[in-house]
Amino acid sequence: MISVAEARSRLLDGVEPLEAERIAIDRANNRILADDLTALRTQPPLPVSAMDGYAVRALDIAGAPASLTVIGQAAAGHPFDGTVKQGETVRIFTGGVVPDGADTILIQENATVVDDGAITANQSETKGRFIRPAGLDFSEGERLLTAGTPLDAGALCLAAAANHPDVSVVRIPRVAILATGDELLPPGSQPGPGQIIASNSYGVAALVREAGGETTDLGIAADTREALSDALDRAVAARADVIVTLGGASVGDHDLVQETFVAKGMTLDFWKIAMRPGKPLMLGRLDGIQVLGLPGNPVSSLVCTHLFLKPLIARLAGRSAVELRMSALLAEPLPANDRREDYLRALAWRDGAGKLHVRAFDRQDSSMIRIFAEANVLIARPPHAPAAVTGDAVEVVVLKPATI
Ligand SMILES: Nc1nc2c(c(=O)[nH]1)N[C@H]1C(S)=C(S)[C@@H](COP(=O)(O)OP(=O)(O)OC[C@H]3O[C@@H](n4cnc5c(N)ncnc54)[C@H](O)[C@@H]3O)O[C@H]1N2
Ligand code: MOO
Repeated sequence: MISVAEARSRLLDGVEPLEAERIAIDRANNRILADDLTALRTQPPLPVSAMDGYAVRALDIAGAPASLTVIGQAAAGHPFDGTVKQGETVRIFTGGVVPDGADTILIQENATVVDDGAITANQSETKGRFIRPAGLDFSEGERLLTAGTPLDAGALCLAAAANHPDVSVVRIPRVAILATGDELLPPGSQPGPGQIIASNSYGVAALVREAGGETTDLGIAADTREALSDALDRAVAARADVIVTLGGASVGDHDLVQETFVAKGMTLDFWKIAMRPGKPLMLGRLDGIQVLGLPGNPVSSLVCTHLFLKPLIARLAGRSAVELRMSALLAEPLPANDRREDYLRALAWRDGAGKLHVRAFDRQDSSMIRIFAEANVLIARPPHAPAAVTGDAVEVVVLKPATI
């Protein structure tokens, strides 16, 4: 059995983001930029007013009160086509281009309209006040966003302002998920004796999507070579980047996944790791597709998804690591660990001083979905960790960041 660290590096080392594709920016929310994005224009393109008021020459109103003649107006999108000379002003609105000759904006609160063609400036103003110079935000040719940036609200707004109708983003990894086992039926079925409901696919798919992937549900394959072989063909036909199998990974007579896939050309990288839960984890490759065989026990499959599948999807999607680890103080002692790295379902909480405490659930059976659903962290126990007492610091993998 190899260590968790070795298994993770065999899975992740050398994995690069998938190729780029161009998509319209209105579909690009949460996607990852594949190439640096450069400004195609300057913003603002010319000096503009930041306020509603009057475009003036600062010198003209230095001895306010001062009378000025209004010679025209400049609204956003409608520049004034002329020059402001001594004693003149142009009515201007926020976003309007500052006319030639003017160097300052007098806000309308500080002016009195005398009649249609004249105002009184009631106070002086520093030269340049309320003018946004050309290029205040960015200039044509500047690099605005670097490859790898997630396209959030600010980034999308910036890309649009820089005049990009579409953007180059990393393709979303496609993950095909196959449940295996004669005992399994989809939710909503009437199970017969010994039958149970296939649940793992739903949790695994949710985590894949959280990590930036999209999923194809290949359904449930019976424990036969034919069914497994057919499912593998369908995964390949769906052009999956990653195939995830659930169950059939152990040593029982009905655990046929590995054997069937190898017979169809899969190269086995590893099978079995020193981890609890998750011992029978398998990694293989078939025509450039990563094949990850997760154990059937629901908690094992979800823990393996957190530790292996999510980081793989994040790499392929060009996203930075999604795993959050921190230190917490034990609220109850833990026994010494054996040679398998242990991931204990646990609840963590903060005390009044902000310190994080954690308590492992008493029952750690890897079939217990209900306890996994309640847990907000996993306590990571290294192989051969000695017994730990209350107050000892342990490392936790955060499952529900919003609860910590
Ligand atoms: N003799 C040994 N037996 C087992 C070993 C071992 O080393 N020697 N390892 C145990 C460990 S650890 C695990 S984990 C399990 C994993 O075995 P498989 O991956 O082959 O899983 P299955 O046998 O197919 O299923 C295990 C369990 O989980 C249920 N299951 C399977 N798929 C689903 C699903 N999609 N949704 C819900 N539940 C599922 C299945 O009914 C079984 O109860 O092997 C141990 N045995
Ligand atoms: O490794 Mo199994 O996943 O312990 O239950």
